[in-house]
Amino acid sequence: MTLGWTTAVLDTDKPGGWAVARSSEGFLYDDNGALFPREWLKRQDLAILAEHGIGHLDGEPVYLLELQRPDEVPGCSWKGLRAFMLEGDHTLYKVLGYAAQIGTWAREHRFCGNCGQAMLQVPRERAMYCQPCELRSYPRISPSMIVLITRGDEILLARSPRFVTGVYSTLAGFAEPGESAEECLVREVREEVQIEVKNIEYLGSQCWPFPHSMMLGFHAEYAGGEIVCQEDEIEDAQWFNVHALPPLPASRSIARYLIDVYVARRLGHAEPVLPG
Ligand SMILES: NC(=O)c1ccc[n+]([C@@H]2O[C@H](COP(=O)([O-])OP(=O)(O)OC[C@H]3O[C@@H](n4cnc5c(N)ncnc54)[C@H](O)[C@@H]3O)[C@@H](O)[C@H]2O)c1
Ligand SMILES: [Mg+2]
Ligand SMILES: [Zn+2]
Repeated sequence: MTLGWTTAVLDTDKPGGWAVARSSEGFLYDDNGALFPREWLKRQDLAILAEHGIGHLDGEPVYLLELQRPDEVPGCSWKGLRAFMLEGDHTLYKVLGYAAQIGTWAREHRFCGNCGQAMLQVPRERAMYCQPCELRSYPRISPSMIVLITRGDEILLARSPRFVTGVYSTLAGFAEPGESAEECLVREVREEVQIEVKNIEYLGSQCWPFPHSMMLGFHAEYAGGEIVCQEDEIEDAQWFNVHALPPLPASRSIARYLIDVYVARRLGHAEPVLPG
């Protein structure tokens, strides 16, 4: 038996195992968490849009019930994925993050983008298939660059109008077709703050299932320019001394990891570990 969480495409015709239920309100949970005995969950009065076999947790099969609406189940409530990321057990968050991405992708690929016909789930493969035009659609993953820019003891952090009040974070942005990770990083930094960077160093990656980003994390050094914030996207950007940092992003985010690694290196402390 493999301990921990591994993804797999499971046959939904087989009975048993665990199940999670997802709706527009997030995941169903009770005092025992968000995993329910699957046969019990399917006996509840739920409007099931689709079922997906998504993997194994400690060797036990796990399924996703994708619901049409947030139905009421006695003794249970609904909670968004972000709350599971912020508070809960990390392995459970990984299961739910994967479930959310599969559920969103399957829901958004019920019809072929080429001919408009209904698509079918391919058995034993994570793909939706259109018979008339033989198109296969795979889960969508959006590569995004995220970078901490530094200048000696100072780090560049910015605020988007979408952030929690007071919080400053690293710069980030989605890759466009035709560019490398490094080209994307240089373009995003220019667009958002009009700064030039050098000595780009890759530090690690993180799945960010909101809704389907793959974060590629970098450190870069300041090379020139004055901060000019991009209208609408960046509310404020500043150089902060590592000894006087503002409120920072959640501890499980790669943004926080990039900041913590640099601060640790600068102050000679032990380096943190990047949460997957
Ligand atoms: N895990 C972390 O620590 C962390 C920190 C910061 C940002 N992020 C994530 O990084 C991603 C990118 O950051 P951003 O919001 O600053 O991006 P961005 O700077 O590229 O700007 C966002 C804009 O990009 C466009 N867009 C939306 N989805 C897109 C897609 N899939 N492909 C291309 N363009 C798209 C929209 O116009 C949107 O307003 C987001 O998913 C964000 O949540 C994660
Ligand atoms: Mg951005
Ligand atoms: Zn088609």
